[in-house]
Amino acid sequence: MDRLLALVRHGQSDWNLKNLFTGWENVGLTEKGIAEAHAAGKMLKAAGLTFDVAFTSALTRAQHTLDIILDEMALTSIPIIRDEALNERDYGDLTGLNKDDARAKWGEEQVHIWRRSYDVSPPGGESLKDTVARTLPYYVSEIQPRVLRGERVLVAAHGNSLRSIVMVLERHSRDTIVKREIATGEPIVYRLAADSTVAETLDLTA
Ligand SMILES: O=C(O)[C@@H](CO)OP(=O)(O)O
Repeated sequence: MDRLLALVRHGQSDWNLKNLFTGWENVGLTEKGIAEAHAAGKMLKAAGLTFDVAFTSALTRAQHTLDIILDEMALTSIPIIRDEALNERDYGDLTGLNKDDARAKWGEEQVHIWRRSYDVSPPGGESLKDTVARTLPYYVSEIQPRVLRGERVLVAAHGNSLRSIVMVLERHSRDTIVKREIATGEPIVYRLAADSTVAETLDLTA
């Protein structure tokens, strides 16, 4: 049985390009982000992969990325399940602020802590731990069971919501997960074992 799970972060967004804290702000993809989504679809298809169901967040940048990938793979007829549990971490009061301006105002170290610590929340927002608390239960209850019974699943989501899933699959600690960056538009593909652990991480460049 093929227990296939692919994760992909949305392509570059308008606010990624402007270096703004984005979180739950529903911004669109840039031309580069659209091109990244097309490239991801081509790469997944060229690797001979296919999917039976797809999941994404309630935010346009992830939904649009998924639509482009599925179009490239001629999979526009598979079910798509959208849920805010897969949304990006909420950056609260920092949403819309320029990250360099934030560094100038509060210092490099404080901004790094807000962006990449495990359990320190940005003001009015979610820590990575808070994001894990909503994303991981959703993965375990809605996504993992499908993979374990042989449905090939594609998830298009966000850097910090995907970290919540990658943290478990790649067996990260709270210290190592904050160093795990997830690039825009680059698929991560796992074959799971029957016990839901990772049996293999596929190299799509092979
Ligand atoms: O601003 C955001 O929402 C996120 C993802 O773009 O940024 P960061 O990688 O800094 O958490």
